[in-house]
Amino acid sequence: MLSTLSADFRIIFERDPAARNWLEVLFCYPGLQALIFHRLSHWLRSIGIPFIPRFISHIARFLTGIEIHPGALIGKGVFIDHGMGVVIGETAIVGDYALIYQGVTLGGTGKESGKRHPTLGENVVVGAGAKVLGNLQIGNNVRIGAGSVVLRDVPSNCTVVGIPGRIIYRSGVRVAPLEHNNLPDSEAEVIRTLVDRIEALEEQIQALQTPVKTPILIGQFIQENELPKEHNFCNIRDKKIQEFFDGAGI
Ligand SMILES: CC(=O)SCCNC(=O)CCNC(=O)[C@H](O)C(C)(C)COP(=O)(O)OP(=O)(O)OC[C@H]1O[C@@H](n2cnc3c(N)ncnc32)[C@H](O)[C@@H]1OP(=O)(O)O
Ligand SMILES: N[C@@H](CO)C(=O)O
Repeated sequence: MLSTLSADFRIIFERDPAARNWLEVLFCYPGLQALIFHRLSHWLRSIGIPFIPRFISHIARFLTGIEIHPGALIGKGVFIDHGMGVVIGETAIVGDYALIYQGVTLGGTGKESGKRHPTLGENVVVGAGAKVLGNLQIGNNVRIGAGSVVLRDVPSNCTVVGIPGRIIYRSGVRVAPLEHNNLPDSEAEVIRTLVDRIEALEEQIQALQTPVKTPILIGQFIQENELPKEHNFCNIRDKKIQEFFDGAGI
């Protein structure tokens, strides 16, 4: 337990530019104080002590504004910054080196029993006021935006924002957020594709009809000009012939 508390203490200097010295961190960081109380209440609960763990958690909430149920599993090096209004439910699991800001709820939806609170992987950041609700799996290195409400599992290395929470970065690559006023119309897409196809086929049919027309016109030309049937057109350099075929669009 001592090594865990030591990690909880040391991480504050890494994570908080406002942390100046050990005296300040020890006496002015409610997140650290709440974790000290929680480590004790969680241990007492694990050895089967009734009531006292809940009471310690209640006192800690009174002193720090942070409510952590004694049943919650909190990894080492977790930093709850500012802390006021943080609520962590009984079956929540928080991985090592999570950073949790004020107003965060790791809660239930009110519809589940048993394991009903989220599981956070390692190195997760949960922004101020964010709510993570339900028996969800939040992967390692996930960042949850301030004010978000997360209701679904989030894979590792993602950033989630909004209500409901949507992934905007996956492994550092931007994923366009869904615009509800601009959703794709798949039926219209299919119809547009079919219309394009019909137009292309009509053009091909048109092109195929042209050679069929040519012998008919040649026959017509022979008749109109009273030429002998065996006439060799390839040798004719007559302007009249050119005009006739131009007029026929050939
Ligand atoms: C006293 C104190 O200081 S307490 C500390 C409080 N601080 C926090 O809680 C920090 C929480 N961090 C955040 O919310 C951050 O914005 C993060 C981690 C979600 C995202 O950070 P970045 O990866 O740098 O994302 P970036 O700033 O590029 O934003 C990407 C997009 O998400 C949007 N976005 C960022 N944060 C949020 C949010 N909380 N809610 C909704 N949209 C958001 C941005 O507007 C931007 O949208 P656009 O590209 O369409 O303009
Ligand atoms: N403690 C953090 C967030 O408020 C900072 O000072 O940046």
